Order: sequence, then structure tokens, then C-alpha cells
Amino acid sequence: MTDSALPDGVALDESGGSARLRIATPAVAGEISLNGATVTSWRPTGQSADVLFVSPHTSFSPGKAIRGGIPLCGPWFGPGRNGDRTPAHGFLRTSAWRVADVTRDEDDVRVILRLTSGEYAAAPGGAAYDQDAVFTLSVTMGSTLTVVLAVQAGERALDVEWALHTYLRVGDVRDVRLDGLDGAGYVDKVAGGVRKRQEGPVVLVGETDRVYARATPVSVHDPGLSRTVLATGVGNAQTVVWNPFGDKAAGMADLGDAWPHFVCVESARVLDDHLTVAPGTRAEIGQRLSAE
Ligand SMILES: O=P(O)(O)OC[C@H]1O[C@H](O)[C@H](O)[C@@H](O)[C@@H]1O
Repeated sequence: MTDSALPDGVALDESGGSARLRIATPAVAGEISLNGATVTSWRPTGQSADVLFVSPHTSFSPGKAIRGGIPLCGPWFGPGRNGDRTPAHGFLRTSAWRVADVTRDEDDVRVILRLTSGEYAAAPGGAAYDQDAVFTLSVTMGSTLTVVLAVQAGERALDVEWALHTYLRVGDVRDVRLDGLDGAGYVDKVAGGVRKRQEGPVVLVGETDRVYARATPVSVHDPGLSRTVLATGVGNAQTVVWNPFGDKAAGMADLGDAWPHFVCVESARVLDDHLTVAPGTRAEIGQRLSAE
């Protein structure tokens, strides 16, 4: 798709070796990288800071996962259920996606990106996956943001574990409170996979990596940026909450000292809640964000 086919307020920027769509309407400013189909910026009018966090140390190079925004994890999560898959979190976040359609409805912009088997076969880990799958990402950006990842299975059933790995920008992760998970069971990955139960709101006091078995909306109260962000899952079964904190972040070249400024609240179907997509059928997972 060329610039001339794009609606007013949307531009394709291919400078610096990585392609991205820039969006600017009276309702919103935002950006979507075609590298991994990663939404890297969403700032509804009236918000003084971006709702999404992107590490100042990240690379935007094609083939590298972006540390921030909304990376797509799948079709496996981490090293997969058996712990033997590479690269971590699958090939969706490192593949080069194609723009299939961009439309504008008043001040909202809708972008459809696509990734087919011939395309993801070029990414590490892609060639070994079922060859018929077609992945689609739909992003509707305006005063709210809705991101929906879908897969259409071909002639064979697909095994899918996936997540929208949303990095929400916060003033300081140690000061935020997450509501909506009280009473939910979770797998504590920091404690080696022990199952626990949440009591009260989630407050992060150290490295946190939890897969909550709950899909209700989660609100992130952030005194630092004086706002509350509501994250509502679409077709998910779980919510992942993650921040590595300082010691672990020190070993992550693309994050380092920027770790206090985000919390990941992820819409997920992973581990026991992975899904099998029957031949010829479609499945989707998504997340809707609003900020006030
Ligand atoms: O460093 P990455 O491959 O991007 O993964 C970052 C994190 O993603 C998820 O939140 C997982 O639950 C974590 O275990 C993982 O550390």
C-alpha cells in the first residue's frame, strides 16, 4: 500500500530502515511498526504522556523484537509449554508484516496488518510452524485503542499460545496499584511456577511475572502520571503481569535503567489455556485500552 492510498492523517514512514505507520487525527497521535506489527505509540488527545512505554534502549531493527509498545507473542509463549521452543515468544513479534488496509472513520483510524506463511517462514522459528496459517492484526486507534490478533487455520489444526504483551507507561511501577485481580489464582513464574491466589490489589514490590487465570478488566492506577488506564481483554482467558525490576533489567541491554517506567498487563491464552484452532476456522485474542 502506498502513501497515496492512505487516508488523511496516516503516513507510511520508511526512514531509518524500519517501516511504520504514523497516525495523527484530532482524537489521537500514534504509531504502528510493521516490524512485528507492534503498536509503539498511542496518545489520545488530552493525555500529556503516551499510554504506551517504549524503552529508550530498544532497537527498531527489522527481525528484532521491540522492547515496548504492544509486541505480539505467539504462536507460543516464552519457550513454549515444553520449554524447548525458540525464539522466545514465537515469530510474530519479529516478522515483517504487510499493510492490508487502512481506513478512517471520523477521527478513528483502523489498520489491518497481515502475515502469511510464506512471509513468516523467513523469520527465525517460522519455517517449522504449520504452513497454512494466516495471521491478521486489527488496530483501531482513536480515543480508545483496540488491538485484535487473529489466526485463520488452513488444512491442519493449529496449536496456539499467544498474548498481547502490552507495556503501559507509568510514573514508577513501585507506586501503581492494579485492581481487578483480587481473588484470582495465578502461576508465579518468579517462584518457579508455584500456584498462588491474589489477595487485594496487585502492588509490585520486586520482580513480578505472574499468569493470572482471570480475564476481567484490569485498572492500573498511577499516581505518578495522575491517571488510570483500563485494560480489557478480548477473547483472552488470562492476564499476565510483568516487570523484571532492577537486578534482572540490568542484564537486559534493551531495557536497563528504564525498568521503573512501565508495567506489562497482557491479554493472554497460554500454558493450560492454550488453544487448538480447528482446520479452516479462525480464532482471535485482543485488548482494549482506555485512559482517564
Ligand atoms: O524478554 P522477553 O522475551 O520479551 O520476555 C519478557 C517477559 O514476557 C512475559 O511477560 C513472560 O511472562 C516473562 O517470563 C518474560 O520475561
